[in-house]
Amino acid sequence: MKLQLSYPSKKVIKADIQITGSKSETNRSLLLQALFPDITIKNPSNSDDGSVMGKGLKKVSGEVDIHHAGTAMRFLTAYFASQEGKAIVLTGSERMQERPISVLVDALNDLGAEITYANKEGYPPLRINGKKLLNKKVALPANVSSQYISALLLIAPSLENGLELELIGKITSVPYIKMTLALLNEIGVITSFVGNQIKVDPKHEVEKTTLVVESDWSSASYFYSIAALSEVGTEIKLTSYKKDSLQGDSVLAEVYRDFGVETSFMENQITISKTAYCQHSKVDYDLSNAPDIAQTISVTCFGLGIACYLTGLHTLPIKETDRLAALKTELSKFGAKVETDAESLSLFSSKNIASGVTVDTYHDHRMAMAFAPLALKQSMVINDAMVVSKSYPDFWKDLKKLGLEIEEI
Ligand SMILES: O=C(O)C1=C[C@@H](OP(=O)(O)O)[C@@H](O)[C@H](O)C1
Ligand SMILES: C=C(OP(=O)(O)O)C(=O)O
Repeated sequence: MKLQLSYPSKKVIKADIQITGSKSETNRSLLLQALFPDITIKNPSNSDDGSVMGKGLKKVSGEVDIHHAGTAMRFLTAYFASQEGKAIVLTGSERMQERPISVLVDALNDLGAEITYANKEGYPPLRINGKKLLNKKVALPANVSSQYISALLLIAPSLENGLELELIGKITSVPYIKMTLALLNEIGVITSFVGNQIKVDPKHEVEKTTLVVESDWSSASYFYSIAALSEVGTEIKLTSYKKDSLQGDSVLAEVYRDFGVETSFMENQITISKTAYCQHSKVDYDLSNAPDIAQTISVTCFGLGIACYLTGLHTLPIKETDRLAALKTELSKFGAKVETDAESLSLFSSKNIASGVTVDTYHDHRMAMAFAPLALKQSMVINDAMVVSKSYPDFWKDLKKLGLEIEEI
């Protein structure tokens, strides 16, 4: 589906938006619930990724297809590997079959698992024969994706001897690892994370616990971008958020202050307000702890006409698409000058935003959502717009509430 976006009214925005739970927290909680049925989950994500995870966990044999969901692919690999008697072929979309998984497969096989590649060495689909994993210690590279580490940690309490991980190299996306440990702690599992060593104690029963999922901060990023590109006076209220978030993307509140956007926390709601026009001509951020907001921030900077230098982007080439390449191509269509290398993006300042652009989305929800706020400055078309359902199915409906005109063409 192609959508034409425009913003004819140019008014100050006032809106109230309810976003569902973080997909990262949801997919972790679902796996923990499968291991420990006394867990109840509140405010789960309504995303496609959450739904494939929930469905996948119920299978005991045959094929499980997780489509584009990275967390589901990695978390279910660990789950099925540790489930004695379950025989599964775990597969995903064409793109998922290009996203590497050998770091996780090697670690699990070292722990005693029986996983083989059904097709191409190092990539899904995987043949998994569930077994009791008795080994306790494993070392694995930590600079490719934190999801491999979270996958191992999530099954750790259910292993007879617990788990001791040694992380090799620079640890990437650290807040996601801490989120996993915090959820384990919430259900009473004892963990420690010191230097490059993580330990998780075994736990064979969990008392009745309700995990309340905070709403998704990565989804909130698009409203931060809209606020930044709007007039002073804009106020967007988002529910349900909290100050002491487990999500690393909550750093948005700090980052967007640079663009004149303030955040206030009241009970379970945040208000994001455009209080001043951006005074910077260039910003730089290391996003190795928050890779999913790189697209949002680069488009915001382009819309504001300011330069940015983003580093820590080494994981972007193996996400839903090669996000560094996709950003460069799509921003350039609007007239931006962008340079990228293996781990950074430089955007040069430019005041003109080309009209009549059609944004390609490359099966990447964040390409569609990150570019949409630019409609406040210039009308555009978004190709394959329903790609947003991977993390935020209600995105276009919510955007209409802000006064954007969205038409199917
Ligand atoms: O653990 C998670 O829930 C996630 C970890 C991050 O991946 P990497 O660790 O591969 O950067 C992030 O990009 C992804 O959207 C969700
Ligand atoms: C990278 C993402 O997801 P995943 O790796 O779980 O597919 C994302 O949602 O931006």
